Amino acid sequence: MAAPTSATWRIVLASGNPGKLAELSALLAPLGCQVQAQGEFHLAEAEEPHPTFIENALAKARHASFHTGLPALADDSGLCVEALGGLPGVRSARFAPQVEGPRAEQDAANNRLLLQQMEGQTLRLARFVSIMVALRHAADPEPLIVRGELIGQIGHAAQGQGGFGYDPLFVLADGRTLAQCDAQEKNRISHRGQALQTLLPLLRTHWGWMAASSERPQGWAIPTPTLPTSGEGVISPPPRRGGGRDGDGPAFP
Ligand SMILES: O=P(O)(O)OP(=O)(O)OP(=O)(O)OC[C@H]1O[C@@H](n2cnc3c(O)ncnc32)[C@H](O)[C@@H]1O
Ligand SMILES: [Mg+2]
Repeated sequence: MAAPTSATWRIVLASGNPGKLAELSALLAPLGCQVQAQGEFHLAEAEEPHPTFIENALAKARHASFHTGLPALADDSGLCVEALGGLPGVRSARFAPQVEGPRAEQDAANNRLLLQQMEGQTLRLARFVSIMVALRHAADPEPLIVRGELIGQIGHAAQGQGGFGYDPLFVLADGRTLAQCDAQEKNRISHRGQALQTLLPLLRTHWGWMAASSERPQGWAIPTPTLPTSGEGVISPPPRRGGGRDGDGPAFP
């Protein structure tokens, strides 16, 4: 049977956030797979009721995979501010009371509330966190789960036009905000970029997906796991006893 080519791989992005979708599509481009946003399938957004990023990311990926029948990738992310005990955290998208209208207005309201809560704070340390989950199908018992983070400071006023969400308030070590970086630079350093750089090799080793060599950016290396073939450390399957099938539990003599 012919080996699958990258063109035969499809993945649905379990997000309704256009900023995230643009970043994820660019980050996945080296794989050469077909990337589709859940909106193309007219999917309603998944509920995100959980107190942790990982549970929400799983819920989003499972929802998208269940309704499309495709492998799915979800990111649950947020801003964790030290002086606010980790808030807005999993509530980052809905920090301020809900604003009707374009997403940018909700982002602006969230930023205003954050600035208000940070008034008088000298400790302005913050982290962007991304937990990413990839599922082969909705009942996949082995989700690939990775994380990425970016450390910075909360500024005193919004600066920059790029990115989305809290980017205009998130100040990097060089004094610029994330909204003052171009898209490529943000993807290179961001929590989402870091998570995806960890995920790409796992897609290869666990799912058999790999980038076409001509499409790999320079210096982009995929580690190949080496397993011992003889001698110490070789793991042999246990001898089969009885007629149990995989997944049926232990088979007794
Ligand atoms: O759930 P989906 O549909 O993916 O879209 P969302 O925007 O609701 O995404 P999350 O539930 O993961 O919430 C993440 C929020 O955290 C903030 N956030 C996450 N990553 C960010 C980034 O790179 N730059 C700025 N803000 C970010 C922003 O407010 C997001 O709306
Ligand atoms: Mg969300």
